[in-house]
Formats: sequence, structure tokens, C-alpha cells
Amino acid sequence: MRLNGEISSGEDEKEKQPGTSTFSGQKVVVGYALTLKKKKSFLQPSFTGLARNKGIIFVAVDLKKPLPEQGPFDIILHKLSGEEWHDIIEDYRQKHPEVTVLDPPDAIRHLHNRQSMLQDVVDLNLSDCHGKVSIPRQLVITKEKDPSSIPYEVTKAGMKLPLVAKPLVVDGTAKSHELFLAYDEFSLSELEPPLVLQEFVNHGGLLFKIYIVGETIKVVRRFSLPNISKRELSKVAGVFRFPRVSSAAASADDADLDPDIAEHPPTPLLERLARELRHRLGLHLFNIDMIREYGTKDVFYVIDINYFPGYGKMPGYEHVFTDFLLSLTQSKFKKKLTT
Ligand SMILES: Nc1ncnc2c1ncn2[C@@H]1O[C@H](COP(=O)(O)OP(=O)(O)OP(=O)(O)O)[C@@H](O)[C@H]1O
Ligand SMILES: O=P(O)(O)O[C@H]1[C@H](OP(=O)(O)O)[C@@H](OP(=O)(O)O)[C@@H](O)[C@@H](O)[C@@H]1OP(=O)(O)O
Ligand SMILES: [Mg+2]
Ligand SMILES: [Mg+2]
Repeated sequence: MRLNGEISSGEDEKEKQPGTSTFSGQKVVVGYALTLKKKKSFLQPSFTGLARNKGIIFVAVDLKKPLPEQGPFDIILHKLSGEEWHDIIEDYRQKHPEVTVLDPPDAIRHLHNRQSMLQDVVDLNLSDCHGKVSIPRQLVITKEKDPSSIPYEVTKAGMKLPLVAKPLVVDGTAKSHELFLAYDEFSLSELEPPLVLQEFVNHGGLLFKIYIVGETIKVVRRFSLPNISKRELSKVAGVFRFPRVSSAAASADDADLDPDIAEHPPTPLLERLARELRHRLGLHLFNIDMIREYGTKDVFYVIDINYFPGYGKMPGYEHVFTDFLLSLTQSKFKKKLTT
């Protein structure tokens, strides 16, 4: 695996000949099925230009036409919601094993539920690998539950306040990112199940976004929710909606930060976590939101995992992705030669 500093810089590119640098000397055709918003943030000219120089071309999948009639593609990148697309891409994947579909729809679906998305982190049991990685204590409130029973459920489960209330299902809608902070259990009745209630972990207002692209890992720091003191907790009641703080393009990397809070998680820990999750989830493209418990050096929590996140905000993503797409076709070509 390659970490931060090892990602190729723009300088290397100048030394290589533009044009036909694919393993087989052929063009690599990447079909993409993405929302307009995603297309705009991901397929930036700086990326498509670099990729073109390396023999990679991007072709939009026409959703009005049958997929098997399009292409031929070497790779398909996709992030669209809905059952219909799930079935189309799964059927195509099975009938066209020669095309690399990133990623399998059932593996992506696993991340659409905030309970199942974190299950693999629990199963991993990373309690002693240059630090401890777990998930915050959480409780699922199903759709059938009467909201008035939530305070009782929370008390019964021994959950510690404050809590973060998150919609159980992440389906790409703005609503699935509507999160609330609950300072008392009674106000939770105002919210609409299905929900995941997660204990809020103080982490000094800083979050690590760990981007995975195949075997490459890149960590960026983002601003997050500030600590909540015991004093504040005792004085405040209610549920409060909060904005998507950590999704903002502004990185915390250049800010004047307390080193105890801002120090990156240990590299061996990140490598192990990324490798294991890549295998267990069966995904190549995702990011992990991780926080360090305030006042500790090596107690970490994974709070969120996202499929095909906003890579456009990842510094150097153009090079990382170009190399990744080339590596996929190269390993396929090598396989062909040996069979
Ligand atoms: N258990 C927690 N303890 C402390 N802060 C949390 C916790 N869960 C979430 N947060 C804060 O709320 C933010 C949003 O939570 P989360 O990442 O789960 O939501 P999301 O809608 O899936 O976000 P994304 O835009 O990354 O997909 C986090 O980035 C972090 O700042
Ligand atoms: O909005 P951006 O492009 O930045 O990407 C965000 C992405 O939205 P998009 O898929 O519409 O692009 C989100 O996907 P859905 O859960 O809503 O499907 C989710 O993955 C966020 O975590 C990403 O933000 P990041 O965590 O990387 O900052
Ligand atoms: Mg998140
Ligand atoms: Mg998320």
C-alpha cells in the first residue's frame, strides 16, 4: 500500500512521454454512470486531461439506452441510487466478466445502512495494532418503533448522552445526511425513525478523512463538531440539527492545530484498517471518517464510511486515479498473457 507522501507528484509526469503509456499501448475506455454533481466534481479537466495523456478516455453511460449495447468498456465507474440501476449493473457485471465494474452493487449497498456499514470495523477487532479502533456505542431505532418509546430504549441500552441521531439509510439524498445532536433522551421522540443513535465522542473538533483508491490511502484533516463539556450537557436540553461540517471543501490541514489532536493516526494502523476493510467490504473506492478520542493518543473511532466519496477534494486525486485505472488494466492484461 502507498501512503500520503508516496503519491506521485506532477513533476514525475513531465518526464514521461504523453500519449500511449498503457501497458498494451491501447486506449482504456472508462464508462461512467454518475450524477451531474458527481460528474462535475470528479471529472475535472485537470483529471481528464492527465488521464487522456495516459490513454484513458471517459465515456458517459446513456441511461436511456440498454447498457449491453454501449461500449465496449474496460472499466465502469458508477454511483447511482435506486433498485433499477442496481439490477442493471449487476446483470451487466455477470454477463460481462471482462469489464471491471467499480464496484459490485451489493458491496456498495452494504454501506447504505449505517448499522451494516460499521459492522466490519467491529468484526476486525483492531484493539492492539499501534492503537485501538472501534465504533461508538450505537442503537438502531427501527421504522416500526413508536418515537415515544425512544427515551426508554436509550435508557435501557445504557447509552451515554449526548447522542448523535443519524438516518439509518444513506441513499444519496440530502435528508439522509440530516443529523441531530441530542442533549437529553426525551427530545429524541421528536425525531422520525428509522435512526441510528450514536454516542457522541469528544475529539477536539477535528476529523480524519481516510480516502481509499484501490491500494492507495490518503488522509486529510477536516473540521468537525467541537467537544461538548459535562457542564454544557447539564445546562442544555433538546435536539439540534447540525450542518455537514466535515463535508466542506475547507481542509483543516493548513490550520494552526494542537498537535495532540491533529497528529495523524499511525501509518501501520491505517494500512491494516484500509487493507482489511477493502477485502471485507469488497470495495476499491471509499472513505472512512475517523476521530481520535479527546485526551488520548491512540484511541480511535470510525463513525462513517462512504462509497465513492468526494475525491475531487482529495489533493492529487488526478494522479492517484490515473495510476489506479491503469493498474487495473495492466493486471488484467498480465492475467490474459498467463492464461
Ligand atoms: N459519534 C460521533 N461522535 C462525534 N462526532 C460525530 C459522531 N458522529 C458524527 N459526528 C460528526 O458529525 C459529522 C457527520 O456525521 P457522519 O459522517 O456520520 O454523517 P454523514 O452524513 O454520513 O457525512 P458524510 O458527508 O461524510 O457522508 C461527522 O463528520 C462528525 O463531525
Ligand atoms: O459532495 P461530495 O462530492 O464532496 O461527496 C460526498 C458524497 O456526495 P456525492 O456522491 O453526491 O458526491 C456523499 O455521498 P452520498 O452519501 O450522499 O451518496 C458522501 O460520500 C460524502 O461523504 C461525500 O463527501 P466527502 O466525505 O468525500 O467530503
Ligand atoms: Mg461522514
Ligand atoms: Mg457518510
